[in-house]
Amino acid sequence: MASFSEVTGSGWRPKLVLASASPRRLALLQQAGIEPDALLPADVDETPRKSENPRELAKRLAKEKAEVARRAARNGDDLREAYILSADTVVVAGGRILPKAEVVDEAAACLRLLSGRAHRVYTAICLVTPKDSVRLRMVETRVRFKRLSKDEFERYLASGEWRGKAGGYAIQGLAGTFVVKLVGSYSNVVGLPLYETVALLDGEGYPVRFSWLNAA
Ligand SMILES: Cc1cn([C@H]2C[C@H](O)[C@@H](COP(=O)(O)OP(=O)(O)OP(=O)(O)O)O2)c(=O)[nH]c1=O
Repeated sequence: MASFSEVTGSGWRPKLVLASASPRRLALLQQAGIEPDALLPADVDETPRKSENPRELAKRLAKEKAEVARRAARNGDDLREAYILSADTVVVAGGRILPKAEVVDEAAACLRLLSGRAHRVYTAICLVTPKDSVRLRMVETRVRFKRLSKDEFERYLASGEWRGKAGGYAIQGLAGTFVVKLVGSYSNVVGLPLYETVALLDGEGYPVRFSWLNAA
């Protein structure tokens, strides 16, 4: 690991891998002024285990994604000492873990459970440090949707915005108009809680603020 003066003096900084295929996660990280050096998406089986609760599921999957990316990164020379960041988002409504909607029937079932009530969104973030310490954080946001009219329901399904999204909606799109109340982190719902991600990176020695300076 480089010293503080090496980081400031030469412009050198440790590398960062985002273990994700989600364009939203990349955009959120960039919004925080942080540009990952590599994207290493990790394809893991996201099926919940029997009697696994949503928090445990999100944490396990974030950790598995980071571990897959860590193995790939440590194999080459370039990313051997990189930080690895991953996340997993789980939506829970009516005591049920909602699927990541891939087909319209799944999205319709999700919307029925979300309409007119509150639900919870959990995102776990996992950071593997250059010394291979594994750090996990869990963030919870509560969201209340309006009661959806038949028209809203059908138009939303026709929009296709639900595809590949946990809980069958994307708050950053049309479904933003369904939100009556949100308690907690908005970016957490989109897939990467900004405050907690920056705090975690910062706390583990990743030079978050130097990314801003370098970008200027
Ligand atoms: C609830 C919600 C989820 N989502 C997205 C965030 C995540 O991309 C996705 C949840 O699925 P995840 O399995 O957490 O992530 P992913 O498979 O899309 O990407 P990765 O490669 O990082 O594993 O749903 C939104 O974009 N908006 C929302 O409002």
